[in-house]
Amino acid sequence: MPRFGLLPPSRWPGAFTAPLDAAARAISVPLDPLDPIASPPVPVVQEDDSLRDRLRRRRRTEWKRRQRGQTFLDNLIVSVRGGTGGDGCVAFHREKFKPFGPPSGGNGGRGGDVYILPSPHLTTLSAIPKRIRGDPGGNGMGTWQNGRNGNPLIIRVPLGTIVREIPRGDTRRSKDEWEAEEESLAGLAPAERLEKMREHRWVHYPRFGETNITRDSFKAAEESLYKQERERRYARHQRELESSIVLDLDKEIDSSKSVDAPLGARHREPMGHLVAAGGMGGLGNPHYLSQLNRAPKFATRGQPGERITLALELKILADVGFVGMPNAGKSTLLRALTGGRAKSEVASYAFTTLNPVVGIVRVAADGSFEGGVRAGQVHDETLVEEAAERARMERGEYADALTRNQSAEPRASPRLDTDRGGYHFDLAETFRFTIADNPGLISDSSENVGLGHSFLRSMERSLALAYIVDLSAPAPWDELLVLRDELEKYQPGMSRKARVVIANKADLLGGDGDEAAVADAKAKLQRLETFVAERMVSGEGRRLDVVPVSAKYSQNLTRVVGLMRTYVQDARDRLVEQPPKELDVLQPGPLLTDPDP
Ligand SMILES: Nc1nc2c(ncn2[C@@H]2O[C@H](COP(=O)(O)OP(=O)(O)OP(=O)(O)O)[C@@H](O)[C@H]2O)c(=O)[nH]1
Ligand SMILES: [Mg+2]
Repeated sequence: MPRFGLLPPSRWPGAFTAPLDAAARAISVPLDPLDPIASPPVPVVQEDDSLRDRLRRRRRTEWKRRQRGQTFLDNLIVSVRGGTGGDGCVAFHREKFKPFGPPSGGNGGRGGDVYILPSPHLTTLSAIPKRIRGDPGGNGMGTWQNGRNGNPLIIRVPLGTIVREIPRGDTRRSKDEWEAEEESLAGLAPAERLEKMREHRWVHYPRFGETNITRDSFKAAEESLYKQERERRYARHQRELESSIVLDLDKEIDSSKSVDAPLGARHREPMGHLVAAGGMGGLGNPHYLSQLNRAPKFATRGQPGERITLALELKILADVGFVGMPNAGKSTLLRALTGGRAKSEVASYAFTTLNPVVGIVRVAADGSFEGGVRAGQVHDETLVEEAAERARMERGEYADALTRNQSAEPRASPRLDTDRGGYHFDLAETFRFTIADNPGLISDSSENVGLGHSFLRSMERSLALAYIVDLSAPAPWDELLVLRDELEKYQPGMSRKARVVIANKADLLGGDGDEAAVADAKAKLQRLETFVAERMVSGEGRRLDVVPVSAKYSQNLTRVVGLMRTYVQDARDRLVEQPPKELDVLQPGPLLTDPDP
């Protein structure tokens, strides 16, 4: 048997054809997903399905880690070009008995403009390509036929996206039209340079290229073209200096109002904000007809569209962010607090959650919340829940169930029914906030161990953070120090946002309820509380709250919701009193899309 042990798993023979079977059979040492840089195990033949699963998961985690946060896609740099204008046409009218018809070349069509439109139906920037090119205009044709205009292109981005134009001098900015031309001409002799520049700008009648350029009328036309170009370039610089594009797209554009449309055109959907205009079409040869030149044999080419580079940043709008080690139960807690509405995968291995997931907590006036209205709900691992659901379906439990419409009472019903979640909770809801479940944070995440710490970027703007620790672990207090240090390494001062320590899996303590075990559990919780009081201080010298809960069995969650509600309310009130300066909100942070920060 060949020895694969020295190669990384991805390079084992057949890694892409039958990777899992072969590799899983070859492994006997269980892989530790917590240790992503562990060396590949020594192959020994063994059959085990769960190993195959572990291997698959490990690959997924590894892949995610290698992206260095780039696939969270809350940051993206796109280079945008408006469509190029169509070329003008050189043609002469032909008709029987008219040997020298007038010039009849049509103008080129305008290049398509590029717009940006916030859409509530999107949640990530992942569908947005990095290079966006507007639709080019059509070329003009004989018999005065103008080219068609390019269609407008709409870039749809999720609500909550901030769009910033990257200024000149920044290395991430791509070149504008003139800089690009300058680059393509670099190193050429002056005569060659002039020739190329003319090639980019003029269309000549066949075989008249050389005679045209010696004519005065062409020289005058060329001079005026360059003058217009200089003016356009100056206007662009001015625009960039005076009103660089900064859009905070957190509101949907009202589509009920009619928008400016050409006279006679039908009402159109709003297209959003114009970011890059298409280039003007070239002029056909009739444009150059004059007393001195009755048969102009040249036309202009279409102008290139505007080229700009935009930095898109998606603010994940979560009020409370969860920070915890892998397997602490963050995802389970998110599901419990949202009544299972937020689907975040739960499993007993590390790094189950690869992307931040946001859920909504809805609270009633009496403090009850949507997730807590059904007593005795258990939030188990995703696979277990799916299997149970399948079994219920196979038993036919849903066969005679009423549909939602059949069972729902009319919306106008004044009955306050807080004992059911979902639709019934609408009437009871008085307050809501959002929470975000994050991937696990481990020691040295800042060194790109585990999944790195770049996902914390989306937590920068959250109003409060909650530490989630596993109370059944031997020393939950050690986790807290690691978490706090990693937060500080990401951004000094970030740990001051933390307001609460949620000690999860409390159900595992206390054994069978015998007195000694219960006393032990109490002592452990007491020790955690003392530790937090002594070592962990939040912003403004506040003490962190400590709440023992069981996310799986939905215990003590009302208290968690109550506390979170006060943090969110506090922070929102403070925001109203002293709104953040515009610049603070829009200040560009370190961009994660940098390949090697
Ligand atoms: N007994 C008990 N088990 C829990 C509780 N909460 C979570 N678990 C279990 O702990 C394991 C991990 O839960 P997850 O919610 O996936 O943990 P996580 O913090 O999201 O983990 P990552 O996504 O990997 O960072 C699962 O097997 C859960 O069933 C709890 O309150 N009690
Ligand atoms: Mg998780």
